[in-house]
Amino acid sequence: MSDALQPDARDGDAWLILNGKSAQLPDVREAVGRVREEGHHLAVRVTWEAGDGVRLAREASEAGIQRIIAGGGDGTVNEIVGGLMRLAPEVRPALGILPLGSANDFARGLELPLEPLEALRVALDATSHMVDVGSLGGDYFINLASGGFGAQITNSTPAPLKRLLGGGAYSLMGMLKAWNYQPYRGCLRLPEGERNIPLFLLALGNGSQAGGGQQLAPLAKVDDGLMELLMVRHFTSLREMKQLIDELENLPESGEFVEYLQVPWVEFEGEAALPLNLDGEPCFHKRFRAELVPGALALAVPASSMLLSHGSAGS
Ligand SMILES: Nc1ncnc2c1ncn2[C@@H]1O[C@H](COP(=O)(O)OP(=O)(O)OP(=O)(O)O)[C@@H](O)[C@H]1O
Ligand SMILES: [Mg+2]
Repeated sequence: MSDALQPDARDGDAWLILNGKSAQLPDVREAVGRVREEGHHLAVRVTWEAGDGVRLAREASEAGIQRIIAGGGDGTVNEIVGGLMRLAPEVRPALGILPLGSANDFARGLELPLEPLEALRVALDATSHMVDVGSLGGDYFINLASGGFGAQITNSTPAPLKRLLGGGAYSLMGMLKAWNYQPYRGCLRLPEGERNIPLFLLALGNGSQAGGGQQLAPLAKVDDGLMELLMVRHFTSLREMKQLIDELENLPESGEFVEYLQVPWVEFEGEAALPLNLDGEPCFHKRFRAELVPGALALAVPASSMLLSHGSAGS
């Protein structure tokens, strides 16, 4: 380590990497002040634009910081996880989360407190657990990757469109017709075999929920080395769509439209680029392999979290 990168006495033990959008929130300022009064040496770094989270995660590691806290929404967490995954495991700081986004799907899935002071205390004090991180086409996700219909819908999608999508089968069917929606054709390879089905959507869950509280992978655990794979086959009539919606309630292992499996990896080869969404960040891939990096990251999370394998036992 060069002298210039030795931890600065003022820098303390942990860095809060805060999305600049939230830098002046009075609750956040107050929470940082309180935990410092309580004895934590917490330094704050603020992002200005995309890419800063990656750079700051690396700088934290170079400065010998053991724990960093991602202050922002799912996108900030995703970017910082990507930065951490690009570091060697032995110099990878642990991660805590201060949820400050509009959806905070990962934090909600983990049952983290959403109030800034409580969240910051957990992020600083909770014992870290080794959790899996998903990789897909050279990028990373810690919560959920989705593909196909809806994957380009993010938190910046106008609210009326999101309301329409949440408006039930009739409005969705009408909208799909109006848009001349076409299924996503391609081949999915899994450890147990291939599927050549026209896809409506695909979800890969390390965490359980996305899109502002939609439970796409309700059985997910972040530390079991497996991804939840939800495949939803293309449908062509209102009757079929109703069947599909019924199946989504129960998530059968092999329904007519829905298959819900747990897999360590999956590969996709499409006829055209598949719209994807990694922890809320949109991208496209015509072919990809998605897999988990088991136990890749130390995550500060209460031992009681339902996303931990032993969480339900209340350990
Ligand atoms: N100072 C900043 N102002 C605006 N955008 C920023 C700033 N710093 C980083 N960003 C961008 O914001 C992205 C992450 O946004 P994030 O997801 O945390 O917020 P959000 O979308 O409001 O939250 P959520 O997704 O939970 O609704 C980063 O990947 C980066 O591109
Ligand atoms: Mg976001």
